[in-house]
Amino acid sequence: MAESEKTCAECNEPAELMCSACKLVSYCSKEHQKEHWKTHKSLCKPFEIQTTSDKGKCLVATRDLSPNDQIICDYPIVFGPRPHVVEEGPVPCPGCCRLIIAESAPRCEGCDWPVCNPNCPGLKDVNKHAHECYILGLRPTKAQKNLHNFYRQDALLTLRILLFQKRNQKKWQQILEMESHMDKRGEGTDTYKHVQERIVKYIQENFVTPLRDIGKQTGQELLLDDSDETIQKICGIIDVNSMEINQDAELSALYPTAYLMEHSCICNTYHVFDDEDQNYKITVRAALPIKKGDHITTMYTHALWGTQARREHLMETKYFECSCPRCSDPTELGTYLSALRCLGTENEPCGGTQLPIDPLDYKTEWACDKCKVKVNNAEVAMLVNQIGEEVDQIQLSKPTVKELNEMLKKVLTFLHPHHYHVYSLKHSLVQLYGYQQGYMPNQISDELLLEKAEMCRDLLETTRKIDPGNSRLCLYTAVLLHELHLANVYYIKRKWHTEDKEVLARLFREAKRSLEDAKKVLEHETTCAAGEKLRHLVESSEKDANKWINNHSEEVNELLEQIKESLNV
Ligand SMILES: C[S@@+](CC[C@H](N)C(=O)[O-])C[C@H]1O[C@@H](n2cnc3c(N)ncnc32)[C@H](O)[C@@H]1O
Repeated sequence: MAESEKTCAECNEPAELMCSACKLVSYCSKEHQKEHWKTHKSLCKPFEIQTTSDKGKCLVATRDLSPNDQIICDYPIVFGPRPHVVEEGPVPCPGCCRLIIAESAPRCEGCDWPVCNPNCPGLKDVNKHAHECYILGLRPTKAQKNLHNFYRQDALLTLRILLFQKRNQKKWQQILEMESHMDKRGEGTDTYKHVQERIVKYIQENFVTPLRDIGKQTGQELLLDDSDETIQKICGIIDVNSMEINQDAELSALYPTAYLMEHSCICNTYHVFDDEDQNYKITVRAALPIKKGDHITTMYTHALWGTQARREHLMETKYFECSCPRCSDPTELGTYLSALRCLGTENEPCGGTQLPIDPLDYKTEWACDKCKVKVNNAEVAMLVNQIGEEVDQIQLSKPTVKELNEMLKKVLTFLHPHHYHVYSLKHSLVQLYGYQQGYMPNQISDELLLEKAEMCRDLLETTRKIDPGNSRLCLYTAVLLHELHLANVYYIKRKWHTEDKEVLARLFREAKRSLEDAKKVLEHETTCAAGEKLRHLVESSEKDANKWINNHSEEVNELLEQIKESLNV
């Protein structure tokens, strides 16, 4: 339809505004758009729910979508402290989920649970602690010792959901409709036993029993169904469907539509959560172009793990076998993130690369692309896990450049230079060159500066292949872009009068583009503290670079002008 032909969906007058979500309906004014929303709301969605035999319910695009188009905007049905077991260290406040030290924290005036502050607004909020406070306060004893065991914050979300039975039938039904996978985590499984010990017994003994007694006395039942099976099912639903929100608090939330997004290790959406003031609204947008009929996907696991680790994690936590394009490809989309070096025969490396013959088969053999050597999957898994433990250990120990380089040398005997454990070490290394004593900008050698830049380029290439829409690895990517910028800038400043002009100009352009790209990538990461910190660093580097350019503006322009032709710009 031509621009001039568009008419307002509310009054049929000529219209210039358009619904930004579906881009299908026009309006003459904001007021009429608002009026029409009551009708348009249910039609505006760019997807429909379909059911497939292998994935269950999923979302399928009903029209073509471009990157950044909005797909879902959802408020949580329920949210609460992340239900993971905390045996020591900080725990979440039941009012706001911010982490506190239970032993020294003040207590809630209603239930005596450790809180951030007795005046925390969440304690009086019916969507947060207010409703459960009465039930948590039913225990006659209060604890001064063993607080982690007495006040189990990992049971709070389950309790919050149980209490919807009488409070909010619609929410209760919405939650019960979600997949719990009780067929795979039922009686007899380790998960069932763990949940029974940790959550079910705890809730039954401390809160359900006193509630039943009160119900008998008053004739008012708060819980219509308080069976072990129902509590187990709720725990399953939380594990399978909840989304993690990591702001200054650690929460889990169930969303009415977003939970329907299926998993893909190369997903086509990204999402952001609003903060506490906006009740943790989620907005899901297209990260890549999505065609009508494409499934709308997100990522349930860690994008930087190799196929075997991702698939095991998905099986353990979400109970399905992923067979996405990345999992199905032995090279993982040409990244070689799981590849090993072939050790050849009699420890004489042949220079080849070992890849799984069928990455979707847990018993696959690994074959070399150069010699005849084959290795079985169990051996590979053992080696990779052992290296993974050593890499994790060194990462946690605030390593020096020397220690990281030694580890890198060691693991490169067994792993392909693009293996994900190598990625992890190199990603840390590029953040130490230029920062650690002995490697400060005025100390680091020319060779190491060039090496740092090369490592950044190499890691960026891998990251782009597995996260082309910057859905999951924005922070990793932004760090690499920023470090590439810095490496180039240090080199340019140092070599301004001696290096070949064309080399300088190329580095200059790359440095500029890296910073612009870093800013763009960080637009996807709006609510986490690490993203905010990185944004400040990028802005500060931009100011420094501009200051230097202003002081050398004539020479810089002359340099860029001089080699314009050879750069084809
Ligand atoms: C958060 S729920 C998604 C909604 C779910 N499909 C339903 O019917 O309610 C996650 C579950 O969906 C299924 N699922 C999601 N992505 C899948 C995939 N790529 N392959 C197979 N099953 C998948 C698994 O059963 C998984 O435990």
